[in-house]
Amino acid sequence: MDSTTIVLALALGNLAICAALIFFEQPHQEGNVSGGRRPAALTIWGWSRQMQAAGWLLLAIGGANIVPERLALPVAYGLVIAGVAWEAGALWERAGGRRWRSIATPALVLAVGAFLLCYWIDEIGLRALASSLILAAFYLSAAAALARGWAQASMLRRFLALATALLALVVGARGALVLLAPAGWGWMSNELLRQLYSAALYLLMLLGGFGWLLLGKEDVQDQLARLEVVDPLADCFNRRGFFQVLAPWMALARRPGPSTALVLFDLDQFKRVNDSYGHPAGDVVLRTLVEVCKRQLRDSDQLGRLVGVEFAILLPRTSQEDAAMVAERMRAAIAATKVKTERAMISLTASFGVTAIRADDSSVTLLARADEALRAAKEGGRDRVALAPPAQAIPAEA
Ligand SMILES: Nc1nc2c(ncn2[C@@H]2O[C@H](COP(=O)(O)OP(=O)(O)OP(=O)(O)O)[C@@H](O)[C@H]2O)c(=O)[nH]1
Repeated sequence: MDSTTIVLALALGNLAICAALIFFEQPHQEGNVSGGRRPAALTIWGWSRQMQAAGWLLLAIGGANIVPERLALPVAYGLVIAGVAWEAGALWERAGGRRWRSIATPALVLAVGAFLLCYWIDEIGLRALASSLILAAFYLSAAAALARGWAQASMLRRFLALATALLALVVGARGALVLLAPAGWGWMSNELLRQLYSAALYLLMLLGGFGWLLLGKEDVQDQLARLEVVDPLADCFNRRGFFQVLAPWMALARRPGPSTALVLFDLDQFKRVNDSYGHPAGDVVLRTLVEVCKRQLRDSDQLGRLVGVEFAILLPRTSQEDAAMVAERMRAAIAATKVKTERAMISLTASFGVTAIRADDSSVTLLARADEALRAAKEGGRDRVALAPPAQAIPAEA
């Protein structure tokens, strides 16, 4: 393949991948389950690919002498470098690294400046050195973004990070060899090097495009898995998630050691809030009061929404008496909170039932006992904490 065909393939390939990806991700943006992170990254990524496509297209046009090459080449390389820099930026955005914006712009200005200087000094050797080293540096930065959080990363992300880093090294090696061995190195002729460089860039283009597609799919799957165990309104475990968390603590309760407590609580007369101010206002109140409760808990405590406005809290290594103190703190915090909604300031109370897991408990008996305590708190006048009765001592056999 001659060089014009290669750069044309790079240009059209970038455009095709960009278009495919925008269409693939569009429905996900509309029903966005990813908390708004992906669309911003996708926009940056889309622009980066279009910049690269424009750069490669301009290089092909310059190569075919449609536009004077001396004019086309610096602009084209500027676009390709900017495109690759923003592609790395899009990956940092996706990985949650917010600081990349303050680094990318000066790095890009420096890189384009350095390239133009090298091009001005030497149109062939130094230009090839500068372009390959700069592109390799930005691709390595993309690989670093993919490798962020390596220990928790999926196999797919690890593979993409390693492959991107490897190909970036091949791109960079071309620059190093142009400098160190301008006439080639043994059987490694300059032409072979150039072809390897083009192949690496081509693979990077494909890897980036399909990698983005697969990462998008992985993101959606992660979000769906999360939604199976998380309540999106209260931002805590849902019933299924809470029971999953509870299971190992039930098993642990059969062994000697510190006890684990369970607190059930229910917002009092919540129906009135919905009836008087509407469901959306009810949602605001619910979310705010759950936040108030979370502030009273330790990181190791687990909160779950069981049904409606009834919640459960698992307090590891906590006695029933200590859990009652925590519940009392939450009760007081809820009662002292006034929630501002569009139509009114709303205050509410909550009732609490407290118990500790016993060695012979199943999740059914545990929840039934805590629920009984909660009902006692409601029947006692609401806005209070009630403890489950102590376990009956088993009479010793005669
Ligand atoms: N806004 C809103 N309301 C909800 C949500 N989930 C449940 N509810 C409402 O919360 C109310 C719960 O009512 P109940 O627990 O039966 O009774 P209550 O009015 O809270 O009274 P007591 O529990 O006896 O103090 C119902 O009207 C539900 O429709 C929600 O996610 N958002």
